[in-house]
Amino acid sequence: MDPNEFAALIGRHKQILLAAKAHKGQKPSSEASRRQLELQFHAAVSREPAVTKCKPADNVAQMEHPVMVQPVQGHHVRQHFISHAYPPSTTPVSELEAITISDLRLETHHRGRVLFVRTFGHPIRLSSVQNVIEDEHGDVDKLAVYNVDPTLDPEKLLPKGAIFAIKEPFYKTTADGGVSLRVDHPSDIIRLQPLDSNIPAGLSPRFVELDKSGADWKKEGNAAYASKDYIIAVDAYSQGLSACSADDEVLKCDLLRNRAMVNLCLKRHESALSDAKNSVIAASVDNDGGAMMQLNSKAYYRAGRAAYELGQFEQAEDLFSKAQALNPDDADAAREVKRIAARLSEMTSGSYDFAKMSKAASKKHNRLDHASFIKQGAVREAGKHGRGLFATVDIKAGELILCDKAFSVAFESEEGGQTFMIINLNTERGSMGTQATLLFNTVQKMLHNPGEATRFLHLHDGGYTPKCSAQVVDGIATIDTFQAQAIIEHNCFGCPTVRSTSKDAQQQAAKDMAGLGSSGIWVTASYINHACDGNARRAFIGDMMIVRATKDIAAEQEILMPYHLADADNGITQANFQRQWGFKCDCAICTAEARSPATQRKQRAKLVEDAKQFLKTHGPSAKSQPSTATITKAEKLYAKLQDTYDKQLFHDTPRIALVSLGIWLCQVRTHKPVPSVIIATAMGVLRDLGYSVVTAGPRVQFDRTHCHLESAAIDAAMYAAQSYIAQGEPGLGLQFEGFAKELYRTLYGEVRGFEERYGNGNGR
Ligand SMILES: C[S@@+](CC[C@H](N)C(=O)[O-])C[C@H]1O[C@@H](n2cnc3c(N)ncnc32)[C@H](O)[C@@H]1O
Repeated sequence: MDPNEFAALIGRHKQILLAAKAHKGQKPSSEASRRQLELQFHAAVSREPAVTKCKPADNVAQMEHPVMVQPVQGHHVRQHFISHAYPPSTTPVSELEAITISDLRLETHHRGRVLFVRTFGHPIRLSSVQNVIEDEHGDVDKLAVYNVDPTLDPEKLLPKGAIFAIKEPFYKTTADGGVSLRVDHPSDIIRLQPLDSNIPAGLSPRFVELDKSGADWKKEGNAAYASKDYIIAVDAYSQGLSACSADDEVLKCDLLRNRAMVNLCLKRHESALSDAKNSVIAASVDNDGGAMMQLNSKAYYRAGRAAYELGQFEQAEDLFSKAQALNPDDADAAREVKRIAARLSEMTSGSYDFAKMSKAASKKHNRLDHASFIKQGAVREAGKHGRGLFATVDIKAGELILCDKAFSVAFESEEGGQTFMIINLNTERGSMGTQATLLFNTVQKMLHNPGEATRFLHLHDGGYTPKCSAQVVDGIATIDTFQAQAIIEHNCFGCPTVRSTSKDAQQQAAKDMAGLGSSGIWVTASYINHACDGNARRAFIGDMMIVRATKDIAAEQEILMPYHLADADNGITQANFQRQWGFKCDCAICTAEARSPATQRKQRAKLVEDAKQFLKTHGPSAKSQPSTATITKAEKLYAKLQDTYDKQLFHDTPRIALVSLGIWLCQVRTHKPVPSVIIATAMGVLRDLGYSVVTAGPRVQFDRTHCHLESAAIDAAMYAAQSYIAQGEPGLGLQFEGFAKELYRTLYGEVRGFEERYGNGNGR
């Protein structure tokens, strides 16, 4: 988005907030009756049915100002507006003092208070899930819950007739002049069971079956599970557990085992693990040997599944082995034991079949079943970089440093993965793409997996305060969604929907820059700091990030990778880093750029612009072959740009601005090929990328110490390879080809696609 447009948008939202603030502490000027509110709500529903696909309509803004829809580059983009941060409630419902709707004051966080309400409409999903609510006195209002699972049916979240406790409620004026309760932290809203003693008399359901037994609840839970009403099933099993007496040991184990299954379905893996482990029937309780062994095998199996999903493969192996020992005929457990062996091997030795992984990944299947490998790195203090990832052993160029499974990911091809424009008033930053969905997915994962949340919450958040520790209160982890957003802003990676390839690299880079692609969080890789000339590069297959060394890395050296590729104009590069991550890069390239005399830098910036214009007209999309005059023009431009680089300062440092023109010259020179000329041009490109290539007799030596790896290096090596072969020096040609292949594997994770792009050698 144009920076001016963005600034105007921020300005408009600030105005809206300022206007709303004027009402702070006041009561709403008019109170809608239940009937009026219902009519208003249904009118909004009919204007904006609960669709997940965006539509270009301004009327969406009626209910909630944070959402507007506008087309950007052919995509329909929803705006997700993040207002001023406030922390989630960390007090249990039972310790908060009740408040009613008529006591609420506008623009106020009612700290220390709790509002009990019942929903009376059918919920809708805009960028929040909304419903109409009433309190114990029959007063009514609107409720909007943000940052919830985008794929969750609103009927499951805010169903009609359910009772909720809204902790420390925030009452807001909306952009259309209305009012609404706004819940930004999903842990601030707790659904209460009909028998909950906190429910005020006026809201208590009229008919509550008081004498339901644990067995009745189990039956109810099983029925809900069968109809995939997982949240209801979890609640029923929990009620059943409360209804059990001390000697209902076997029934308690049944309820826990069943709840473990439902928690697995809900991806509440930590709860599933503890439920399943607690559901193992002790030998002292029941000695009906055969049946008990079957049930316990099931319990261990479910615990194993949960441990597997949490990436705790050693524990999962132990649990599956126990399941198998109790029930040797259990084919599922036997299969899992085998599958675990593959995960353990990946985890400990980094042995992945990347070609197989890449063949398996597709738009529909991009969450892959693999373990993370992180053996060769450790997180340590890294001076002014903050914390960083360091090599603990020597790593050779091209070697795998890590292969990391995504903590959370939002693929643009998935349901709910639509494009959002996030406007964050706290940081005055904006982003476009799947980041809002990534936030919802990440928050969802953490609410019920507090141990996992801790891993995420340790990531760099740009100094956000106060920090939240995901403590479990009222059965849910308290997650500060503003902090989660701050962490995502500093750690999220754009990624392709299926895998990195040379073919989609440019398209992906453009999407990354426009922020329109898929995105994710990879926790270990998040500790890697940036350097334009770093010693590592990342690639993706599905939701696995593969990081390989681009240079030899000595033990104890910091692992660094470019967050974005350096722009030919260093001023643009630095401005991007400052804006997005708040630092100034001081790698060798940026240091040499900064030390260049101002006149040289100015001249280079101007020539870079000329080169960009030239390539726009004559680049790969040009319709005709360039004329001799055009080639001469490019040669002159290249020479002028070369002159802007001080020979001493850039002695062995990459000269980024020359690379695109150099590759263009290689390409056009293949039209009337003179191998020696192409070789010299390709060598020039490799030199401009910081590679030192020495050919001595039949051997070539490639020194990568100062290199900056980008796809142009592979192209240049292949131009050289083909030209050496053409001039009758196949030995040299093969060495350049081998080098190109290695660079390809480092840049794109594996070699699949190399031959597709460069041929298989037979045609050369
Ligand atoms: C993804 S985090 C990297 C890990 C981070 N250093 C930490 O302590 O967790 C990105 C943040 O690291 C810091 N950073 C990364 N590269 C840097 C560099 N070259 N110079 C200074 N700070 C850097 C910036 O604060 C940036 O916002």
